[in-house]
Amino acid sequence: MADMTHHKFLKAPYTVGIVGAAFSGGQPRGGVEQGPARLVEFGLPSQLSSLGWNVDIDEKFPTYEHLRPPSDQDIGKLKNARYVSAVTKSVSDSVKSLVAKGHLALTLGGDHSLAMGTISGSAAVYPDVGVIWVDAHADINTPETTETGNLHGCPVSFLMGLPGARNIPSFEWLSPCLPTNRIVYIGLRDVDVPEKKILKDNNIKAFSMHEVDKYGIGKVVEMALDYLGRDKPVHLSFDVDALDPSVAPATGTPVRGGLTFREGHFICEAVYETGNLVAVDIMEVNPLLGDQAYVLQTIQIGCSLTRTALGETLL
Ligand SMILES: NC(=[NH2+])NCCC[C@H](N)C(=O)O
Ligand SMILES: [Mn+2]
Ligand SMILES: [Mn+2]
Repeated sequence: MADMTHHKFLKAPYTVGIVGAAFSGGQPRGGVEQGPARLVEFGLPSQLSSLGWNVDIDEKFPTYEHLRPPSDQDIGKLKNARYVSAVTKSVSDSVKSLVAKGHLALTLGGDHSLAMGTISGSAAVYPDVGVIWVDAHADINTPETTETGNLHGCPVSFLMGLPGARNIPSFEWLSPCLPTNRIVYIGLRDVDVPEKKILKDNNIKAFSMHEVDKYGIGKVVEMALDYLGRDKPVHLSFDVDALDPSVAPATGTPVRGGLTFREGHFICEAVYETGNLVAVDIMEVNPLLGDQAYVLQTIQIGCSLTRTALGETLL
């Protein structure tokens, strides 16, 4: 059983609300929309109940098909912008209402464009929420800097309202809600050139794999949590491609040189221990990429990262 009594921002009976975000419109590869169903089939909800959580889940996941616009012409370079906007708005409302009730909002992706919804949802309740963004990528391209036009590479700039990522047509609902000093990255190793400039110009805190190697994961997570403040609510946004592809292969944009199995889980353990968690995202599990064994391995890791972030311990 997880120790629940230390939660500072959740209300008893401790409840995790699962948002199954079956959505792939932020990037081109099909399959990532099947991530949530596969994590649930694998037994995630009952695993979380065993940890002592009251689990609130709508078993029939919204497919979001009803939100797909009849046509979705590129807006500048951006692909599927109207669809991404409609879905992330819906996710934002779901996360906001869970967090407002004192529930932990667990969003299962789906691609990482969904973080526009999850983080705007938690920030609507807690404007000082600190985000721990675990990823190989910075996902901070703007509509001007993106090379791919894939919105899963852009959520952070939209959340921050960076120049070039404000007042984007069809994203009128999303107002800037994430100050540049309320996020810390861990695991970066594939950052586009314009993204590097954005990180530098805005003084954004980032621990790349270089810092993980240099200081060790224990020190990196300690520095990250100190930076965000030990008394502030925390939103953990975990892209499974932060892990090395040998650990989590079934994902759309794998990059070698990533976090080990233990490093990934250590982050989750340390974040749980703060007692400050309000929301967790597990993103970019794509069950259609790679052979069966690779897919199963990735789904298992999606589940174990989630359990760990929700209080499973080794002892
Ligand atoms: N959530 C992800 N896996 N993002 C990958 C982004 C890759 C690249 N930087 C892009 O803008 O398209
Ligand atoms: Mn990534
Ligand atoms: Mn990502």
